Amino acid sequence: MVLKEDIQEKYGIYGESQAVREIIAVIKQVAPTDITVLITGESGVGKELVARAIHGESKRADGPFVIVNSGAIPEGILESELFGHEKGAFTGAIETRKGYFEMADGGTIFLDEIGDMPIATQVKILRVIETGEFMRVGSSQLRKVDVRVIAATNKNLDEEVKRGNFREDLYYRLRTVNIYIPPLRERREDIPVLFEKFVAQFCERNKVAFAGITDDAMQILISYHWPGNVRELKNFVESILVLESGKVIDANMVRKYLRYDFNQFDYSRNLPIRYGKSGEQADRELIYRALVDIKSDLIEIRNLLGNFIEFFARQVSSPLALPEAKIDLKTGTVVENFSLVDMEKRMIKAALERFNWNKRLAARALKISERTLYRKIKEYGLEEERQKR
Ligand SMILES: Nc1ncnc2c1ncn2[C@@H]1O[C@H](COP(=O)(O)OP(=O)(O)OP(=O)(O)O)[C@@H](O)[C@H]1O
Repeated sequence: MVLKEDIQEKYGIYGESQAVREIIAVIKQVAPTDITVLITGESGVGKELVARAIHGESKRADGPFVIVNSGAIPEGILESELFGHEKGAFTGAIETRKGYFEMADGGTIFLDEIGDMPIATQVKILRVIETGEFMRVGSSQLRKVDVRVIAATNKNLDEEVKRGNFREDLYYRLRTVNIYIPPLRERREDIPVLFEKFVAQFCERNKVAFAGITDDAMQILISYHWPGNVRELKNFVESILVLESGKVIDANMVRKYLRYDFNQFDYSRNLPIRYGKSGEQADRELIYRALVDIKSDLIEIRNLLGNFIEFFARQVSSPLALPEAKIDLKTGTVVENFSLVDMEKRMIKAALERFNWNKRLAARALKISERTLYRKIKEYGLEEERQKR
């Protein structure tokens, strides 16, 4: 029998919080069965890691573990990617191709971002979960696979069902077992543990020694809101160890590398955990930190404005200039739509046009993930706009 600690080490799922302990216990319980599991939680909390552990501890461990990033696959080819297609099924289908479900036969399929799946595809997913049956695109022959489904989402599927974006029957089928992974800011006791583990991993991999971290610096890490969760903490550790190599990590360095976002920082929920400090000292630090946050926020706003100004300057003579966006200089009111959302749409469009709709390059230029770019394209209907032109 595998002990909880062994599962944590084997799959690198670190943390000592009650939440992590409970998750490990559920992994142990559900892994040997073929039950469909829904893993929920914000981006970067470790959903894929948990899915891997469930597969690894199941009787399917020697079979394939196929990851499908539903949100990153354009809607038009999603079904052929999932279920495969027959030669000639559509323009460009020059040969018969197996889909992810067939590739996962005898193993597990991990449907990440299931909340982004179009309704029409959801029906087919439900059928394959219930009966193992599906059809390749362009074929009327029913095929069968033996696949365990693990799905994940960072959306609130309850809400999506209410809005009519997600099928209720699929939702109920998926959430037979629901593993919710709380954000890192709701299990702050995991932060020092994760920090140590990531430092140890990094030092071992790169054959370097770690010079240490001050208590103040650790206190900031514990109080920070970590919008990118464990992924952000891991990236933070790697960046700081590379760029401040050999130095003791202090509070100033930490502030420099953290991505503060004032809007998401709810102080009432982010009071510092007392880490061997008096109440008065902790309060003073909180006020001090709030001031530092305001300052870094101002710097961010200044940078953002700088980016917008630079962007407009470059666009004035291009077809993407903002002909309708006007500000009444006397009153300062915006006459036409000048919202941040509108700006974002324009910037994304500009980047796509600039790179001839190569999404990888556009995402890199925008410094966002390809998946986020796909989501934004969908959200703003840019693909449809492009086709209309
Ligand atoms: N408890 C943990 N212990 C160690 N590493 C972790 C833990 N949780 C997450 N990580 C690491 O953080 C990173 C993000 O994890 P993962 O990809 O599993 O998150 P996710 O919830 O699936 O994110 P997304 O929704 O963006 O796909 C990975 O490098 C993973 O190894």
